[in-house]
Amino acid sequence: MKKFSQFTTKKPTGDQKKPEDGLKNDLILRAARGEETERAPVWVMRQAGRYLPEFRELREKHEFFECCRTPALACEITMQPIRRYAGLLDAAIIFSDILVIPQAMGMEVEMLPQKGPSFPDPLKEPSDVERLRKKVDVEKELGYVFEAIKLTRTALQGEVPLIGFCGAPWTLMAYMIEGGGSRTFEKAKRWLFQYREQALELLERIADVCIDFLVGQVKAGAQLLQVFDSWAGELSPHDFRTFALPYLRKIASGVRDALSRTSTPSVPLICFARGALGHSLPEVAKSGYDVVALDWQVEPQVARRVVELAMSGQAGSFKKAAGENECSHRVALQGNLDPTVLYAGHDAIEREVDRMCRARKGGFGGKGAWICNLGHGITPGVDPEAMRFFLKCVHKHSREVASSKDEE
Ligand SMILES: Cc1c2[nH]c(c1CCC(=O)O)Cc1[nH]c(c(CCC(=O)O)c1C)Cc1[nH]c(c(CCC(=O)O)c1C)Cc1[nH]c(c(C)c1CCC(=O)O)C2
Repeated sequence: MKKFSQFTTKKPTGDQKKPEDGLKNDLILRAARGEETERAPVWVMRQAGRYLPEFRELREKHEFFECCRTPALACEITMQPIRRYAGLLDAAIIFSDILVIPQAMGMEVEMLPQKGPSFPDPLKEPSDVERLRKKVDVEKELGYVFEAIKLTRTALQGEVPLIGFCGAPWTLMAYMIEGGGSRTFEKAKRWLFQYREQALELLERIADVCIDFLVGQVKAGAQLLQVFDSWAGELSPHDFRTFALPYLRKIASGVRDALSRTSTPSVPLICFARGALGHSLPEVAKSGYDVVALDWQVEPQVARRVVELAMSGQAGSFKKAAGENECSHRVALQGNLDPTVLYAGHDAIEREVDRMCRARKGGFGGKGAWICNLGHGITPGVDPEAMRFFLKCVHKHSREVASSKDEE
């Protein structure tokens, strides 16, 4: 089996450099490729968000999607946690939102204070899909994200890699039909059961936009990519494998193919299928991503074994089925502390981080291939100093575990 094929098959051309070039800290790239690291790299979903006073201050002056669409603002917000936690975060994630794809497809979305995203005119019946743009030109509709990525790469000066992202087709379709968040997802799920063919067609169309958008982000300078399937856990195992997983797979192979066709070096891909890993971790591990992100409802050591078992002896057939340019190294894990631990004070944070680090306590252990994160986004009420303490604990305890020989 060829090692790390997606990083070595194509030579960089033009001004496109290898992702490692000029980077002062490539810990997350090494962990994402399944390598052992001297400590776990760490970043946090929503690390630029409402828990930061500097973010709230900026939001008083600028509407949410104005922040997304103004590259200088998106860059500034992305940099806020990097500056505040200098030396403690191992990656930046571009400030944006998963709902920029429905907007690019022609839908209106607003961010309501206290309520979250809202679509004034959601899709009600399959005929409403006619309203969506047939062919989405991502340069035209989402070029502002690419600009923000370019600006941010300059601002970062190679301190840490920059993560790009998008929402997964099922999660985006759910928002487009529900018109916002939902407790039961009855409108979106009705489509799956009543209009199966049209639902599959819509998912396909969204996946095509995701691929173009992610490829554009890499070309603009994103050094890793994460796909957020935040509502994966709302589906039964069968429906997850019918309506979510095939599109997660399509995105991974579509992005790798498109990058290799244009001789652009590939980047590690992270899949976050929240709530679906209890039933489908082996399938997600085999779906073509370099990293599987765990929510806090999966025990890291169990996940390690399940993923290793799923990949053992399967690599050949998996590679053959999925094409040449696949993830062919040890699949890495990301996660997965319960975000509410950050409310519980220093003793609890340190104890829970230590537990997450230690294999014998069910945690990730010291053998690398682990990117530390929370199991979901950091919540608005967290004290920024609790976040700092969390990051310090991850550095300390994961380093301790990585250097101790008798841990596992
Ligand atoms: C489901 C989802 C959305 N957006 C996103 C997801 C997937 C991740 C997840 O499951 O949480 C992804 C997202 N949203 C945001 C980012 C930026 C990068 C980061 O720091 O992680 C990312 C990666 C900024 C944001 N997106 C949003 C905010 C806060 C909104 C505000 O400033 O008013 C931020 C910083 C708004 C948003 N956007 C969305 C919701 C449900 C909300 C409201 C809830 C909330 O506020 O947390 C849709």
